[in-house]
Amino acid sequence: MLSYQGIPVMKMTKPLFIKAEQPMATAPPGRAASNRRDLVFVVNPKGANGRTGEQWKMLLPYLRTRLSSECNIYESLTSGPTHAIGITREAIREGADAVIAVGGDGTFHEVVNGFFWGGKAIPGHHEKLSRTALGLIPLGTGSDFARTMGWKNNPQDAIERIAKGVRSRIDVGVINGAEPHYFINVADINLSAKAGYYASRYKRFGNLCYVIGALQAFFGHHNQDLRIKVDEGEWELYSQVTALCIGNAKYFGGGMKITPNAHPTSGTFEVVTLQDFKWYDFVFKLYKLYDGTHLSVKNVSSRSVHSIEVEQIVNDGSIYVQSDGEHLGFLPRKFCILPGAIDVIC
Ligand SMILES: Nc1ncnc2c1ncn2[C@@H]1O[C@H](COP(=O)(O)OP(=O)(O)OP(=O)(O)O)[C@@H](O)[C@H]1O
Repeated sequence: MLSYQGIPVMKMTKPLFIKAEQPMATAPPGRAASNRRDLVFVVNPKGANGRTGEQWKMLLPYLRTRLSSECNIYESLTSGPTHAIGITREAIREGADAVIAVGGDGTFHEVVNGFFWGGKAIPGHHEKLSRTALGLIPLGTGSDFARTMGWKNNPQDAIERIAKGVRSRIDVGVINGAEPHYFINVADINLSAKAGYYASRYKRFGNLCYVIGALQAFFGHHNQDLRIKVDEGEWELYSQVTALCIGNAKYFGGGMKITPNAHPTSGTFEVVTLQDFKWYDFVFKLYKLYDGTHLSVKNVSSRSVHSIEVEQIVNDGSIYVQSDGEHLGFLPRKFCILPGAIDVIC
């Protein structure tokens, strides 16, 4: 049995991929005889309150028309949380040319985690010359990664990118723990992570869930003194931290440009820290967080790092950590960049 964040993950049994077309695709990925590309689409039918599943059904005929002359198309619908990780791992081992997440940032995050196993990138199929690429058809609520990449929230554009198949190497963040955990957008600590934890309970309200989550997190919130170690240097004290955000990409929370200088091809994280913020600071400065102009605000700092360790001064295990909007537990944690870890279809 595999596990993910301590949660058991079902080992896939075949058939894993269902052919979404087509007269020419007769073998599963890894055993296709021609130089046609094997594309595995990992679809969260429940994403965006079920809209992802509906939109996928409508998109499939267009996708077949556009891609099936050059590609074998396989689809795999997720049955629940973490399923996308197992599907991705199996697809890479079977030699898929690309695994394409169809859904929101949560599904994308799981597919990214599926590129790794036991702290290492999963080796692809020995017959394949190039490694499996990561793709995205953004059909979820948030689409934060797509924003960083400058992609429109338009599935036809995504299919064009997949058809062209241009690849770029991107960085991935890794968080230590009993089992390493990977992120592609932003990992964050304290108030924002707590807000994300609550927001996940209100997904049925769409983007409004972030507002409800933030309000709930504010009740009983305390800024915290934290200790941080950057790039294996000396420990430093950061007093009264409201939120500490580690960006591989620019956006979190459905469009908040929290780490505006981050880019997943930079080889570094941007760490943005908000200190000693009161509730009214958010009322007056929230728009700056959305448009990415908050770095000039008092008590906001930014630095570029390769790794960062974060601890509480008095460790009572109460400081929330999340990555790509998924609750990940509590401090302490260490975050490191893995430069160029994945090829993305861009
Ligand atoms: N079949 C399923 N049923 C219920 N939940 C699922 C299923 N498949 C995947 N999930 C979970 O749904 C979560 C959210 O999915 P996804 O990101 O695609 O949609 P979303 O509603 O747009 O959310 P986001 O805010 O992350 O964009 C994922 O993190 C995943 O764990």
